[in-house]
Amino acid sequence: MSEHDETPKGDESQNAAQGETPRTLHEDGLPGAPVGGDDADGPTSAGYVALIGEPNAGKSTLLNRMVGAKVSIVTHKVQTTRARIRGVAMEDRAQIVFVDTPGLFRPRRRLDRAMVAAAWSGVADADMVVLLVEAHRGITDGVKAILEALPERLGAKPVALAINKIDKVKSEHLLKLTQDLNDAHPFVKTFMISAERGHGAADLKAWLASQMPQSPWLYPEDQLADLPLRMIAAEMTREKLTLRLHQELPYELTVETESWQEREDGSARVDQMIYVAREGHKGIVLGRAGETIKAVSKAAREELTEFLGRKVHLFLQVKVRPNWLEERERYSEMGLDFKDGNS
Ligand SMILES: Nc1nc2c(ncn2[C@@H]2O[C@H](COP(=O)(O)OP(=O)(O)OP(=O)(O)O)[C@@H](O)[C@H]2O)c(=O)[nH]1
Repeated sequence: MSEHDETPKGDESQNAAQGETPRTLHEDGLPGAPVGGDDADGPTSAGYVALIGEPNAGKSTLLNRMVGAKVSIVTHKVQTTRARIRGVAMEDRAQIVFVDTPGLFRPRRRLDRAMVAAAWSGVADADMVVLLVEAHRGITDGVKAILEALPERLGAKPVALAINKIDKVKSEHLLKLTQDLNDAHPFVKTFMISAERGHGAADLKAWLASQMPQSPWLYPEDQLADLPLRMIAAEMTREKLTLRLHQELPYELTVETESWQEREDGSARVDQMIYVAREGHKGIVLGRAGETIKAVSKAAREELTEFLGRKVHLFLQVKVRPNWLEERERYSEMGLDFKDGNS
C-alpha cells in the first residue's frame, strides 16, 4: 500500500493536517475563525440566509445565480444536521452564507417528523429567510402548508417572498398572486424573479446583503474560491457513509473538509473530519477493524478523483463532538453565529 491510500484513523490526537491550514468549512453552520472585520475599508457584515420553498421551486438555480459557483451539483439525499452551508456570496463588504434546509416537506414517518423539526430549526437560526414560490403554480397545498407553519415555526422572524419563474406568467397574474400571498403572511419584502433568466436575482442579493448584521466575515475571502470544492468533497464522503450505514447512520453526523492542499505533482491532499455526537457512534462509523471507514474512504476518494480528474489523497478521521449545540452558543456569544429568531 502506498502512502496515499486512505488512512482511517480513529484517534483524533493524530491529526496530520493540524496546524497546516486554517479550518474554514463548517457544514453544520459553525463559523470558522473570525475574518474580515471593521478595518480601513469599512465595516463588514455577515449572516445566514435560508432559502425555503417546495421542491422544484428553483432554490438551486437562484443560489447559483447569487453565489456563482458550482455548488448546486451537491445533491442532498438526507438531512443530518440542522442546517448546512450551501454557498457563500459576497456583495461589497457583506458576506451572505446560504444554508440548506431540506426536509421541510411532507413528514411521512416519525423519523421524518424529527427531520422536519430539525429543518425548521435551521431556518429559524438564519438571519433572513426567503420563501420561493413558483409563479405559475401559485398557492399550492405545499405553499399553503408552509404559510401556515411560518408563524408557529418562526414567530415574528422576518421572511421575504420571492416569486420565481415569472417568465412563465402574465403580469396581471403576478399582481394577484403577490396580493394573495401577502394577505396570507406579512412578508417584509416581495421580489419577482426569474432565477433561470437572472431577472431580479441581483436585486434580491443586494437587498439580502443590506440585511446582514454587522459582523466579521464567517469565511475568509481567500478561501472562498475552493469552498465549493471542499463542500462537494465533504458531501461525497457523507453520501458514502449514508450508503454504507443506511439506518445505522447517526443522526447528528457532519463531515467537514478541514484542509485542502495542492501538491506539486498535481494531486490534492484532502483531510476530512467526520464529527459524531457520541462515543458509540464513532464505533459505527469506524466499523469492525476500521472496515467501514476504509470502504467509505475508498469510495469517496474514487468519486472525488473522477470528479477532479486527478489524483486525490483522502484522509478521514472520526471525532466525537458532543457539544456542538453548546459550541454554537459560544460562537453566538462572540457575535459570530446564528442569531436567534427574536434578534
Ligand atoms: N422557467 C423557469 N424555470 C426555472 C426558473 N428557475 C428555475 N427553473 C427550473 O425549475 C427546475 C427546478 O429548479 P431547481 O433550482 O432545481 O429547484 P430546487 O428548488 O432547487 O429543487 P429541489 O432541489 O428539488 O428542492 C429546473 O428545471 C430549473 O431550470 C425560472 O425562473 N424560470
